Amino acid sequence: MISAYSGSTIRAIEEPVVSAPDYDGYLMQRAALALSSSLENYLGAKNKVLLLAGKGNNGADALFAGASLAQGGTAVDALLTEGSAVEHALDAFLEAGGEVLAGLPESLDDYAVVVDAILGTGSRGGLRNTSQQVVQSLREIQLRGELPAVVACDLPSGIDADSGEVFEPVLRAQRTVTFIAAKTPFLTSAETLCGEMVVADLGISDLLRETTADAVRYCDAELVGCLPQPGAFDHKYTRGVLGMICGSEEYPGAALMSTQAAVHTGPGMVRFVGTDRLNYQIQLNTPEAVCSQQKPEELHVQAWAAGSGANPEYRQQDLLHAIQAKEAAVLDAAAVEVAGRWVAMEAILGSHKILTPHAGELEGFLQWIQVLDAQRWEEKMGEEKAPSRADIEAHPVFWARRAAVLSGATVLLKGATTLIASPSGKVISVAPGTPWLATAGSGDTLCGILGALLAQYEASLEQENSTMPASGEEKPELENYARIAACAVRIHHLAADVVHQGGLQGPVPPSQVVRHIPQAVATFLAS
Ligand SMILES: NC(=O)C1=CN([C@@H]2O[C@H](COP(=O)(O)OP(=O)(O)OC[C@H]3O[C@@H](n4cnc5c(N)ncnc54)[C@H](OP(=O)(O)O)[C@@H]3O)[C@@H](O)[C@H]2O)[C@@H](O)CC1
Ligand SMILES: [K+]
Repeated sequence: MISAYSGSTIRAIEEPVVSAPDYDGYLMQRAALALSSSLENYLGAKNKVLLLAGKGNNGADALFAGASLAQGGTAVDALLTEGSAVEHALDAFLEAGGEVLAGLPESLDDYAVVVDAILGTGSRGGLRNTSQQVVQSLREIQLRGELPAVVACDLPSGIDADSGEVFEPVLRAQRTVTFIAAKTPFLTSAETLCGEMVVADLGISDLLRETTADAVRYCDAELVGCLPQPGAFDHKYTRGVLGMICGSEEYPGAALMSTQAAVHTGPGMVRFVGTDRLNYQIQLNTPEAVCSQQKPEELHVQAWAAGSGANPEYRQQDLLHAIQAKEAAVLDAAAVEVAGRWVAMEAILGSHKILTPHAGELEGFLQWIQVLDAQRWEEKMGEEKAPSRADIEAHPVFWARRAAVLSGATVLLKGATTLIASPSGKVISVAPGTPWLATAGSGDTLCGILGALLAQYEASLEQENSTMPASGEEKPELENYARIAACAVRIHHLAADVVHQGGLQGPVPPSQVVRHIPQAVATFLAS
């Protein structure tokens, strides 16, 4: 498991250490050592390093690392992007034979690696002045593919260490050497700018023992335990029955994709509730699904998957059923909006209801609550205004967590990095899948996979312990629903990886991805 903490949390942990009367600067020396050892991996025929050093301690780390490399015979140049540097670090650098440049060199061909040490945990907002100009020029060179490898010191400069907000220009790093612990941006979509993460704990990460992480990431082996697997005496009703309220005559594709994804994820049965025409198409496409035109309340299911491609005008009542019923539910697309209005008027959803918005849909969801239930909003959010889509994208961990706490639901916020917040406040991050997955239909596929896992989980709870509280009452393990959502995202990504099995990247149309879900589930279960 990776645990990530905000830059402010790390600073608060460091503070008593560095302000102790007998502190001798050992943390920075350890940081510099970790950075210089990492840089050595890039040296070979080219034995020259360019440091971009800011005026704070982030720059000082790099100057000390540069001093150590220079002592070992590497040519090290430093550009002081703000025109100054921490004095004793600069002295050590110059004494070791490092050179300070007056401006960006004409050619970067001789450098093996560029070190981005302009800003670390002390940054506020985007780069300013000359630092911004330097990074802008280098970013243009990087976009042309002509920049040497970039190693970021602590985190790439221009990314907010608390939220992961990205203030362009930011140099894309091949590697980030980070100190004490992973910072929050490593578990948000900003991670795509950080490259490989190397954590140097500087010997004080124990101080974080009592501190709750801002977000965590599990490996598959840590997640797989929450998924039930069929036993010899199981039958279709004990394996989980999923009810689906997805698609519409305008968007039949959403129904076809989500239903096939659900069937391929292995529940006991998928009941699809649609119109005559939609049901006919489902039967042709996925004969395993059991179609019906009954009202959702007449059907016995363990979980619902609702909203993908559904028309909220015609299916309002059906969607409301999935939202209000005691059964667990994935609430996607149209169901997120209906859920927003319902939460604003009525009550708390419960962690067994999993909302799956992207940032724009979460904006709408939160606006309904702020407008219709101003009192609850004020109680939980104080002065905070309802966020725009851009605010949510800039502070995704914060807003996913707030939405879960406000609504009582589990919230799966889609993005390059998916974040899943439990109403307990815990946030799980799932590493990005292939960027080729960002196409229409991907959300429908995920909705089907997650619905099927939920139905299986609910059925297993019924089997395991018939004395357990009925669905809808307080669940024994609030956070299990967030873990199950994380499993669904992983299975989705693994299915796309099967399409890419030859090793080459290329399109992964959802109708191909759904076919590979059985193999992805098997791979996941074997982890
Ligand atoms: N504490 C420790 O002992 C340890 C710390 N360690 C290292 O120190 C780093 C934190 O160092 P730090 O606190 O000096 O902050 P840092 O990130 O270098 O930047 C602050 C400077 O930048 C400036 N500045 C701010 N925003 C800006 C902007 N947008 N654009 C331009 N400039 C901006 C700001 O100036 P000001 O705004 O105040 O004028 C200030 O001068 C941490 O990430 C890790 O690498 C490790 O060695 C382990 C031990
Ligand atoms: K940096």
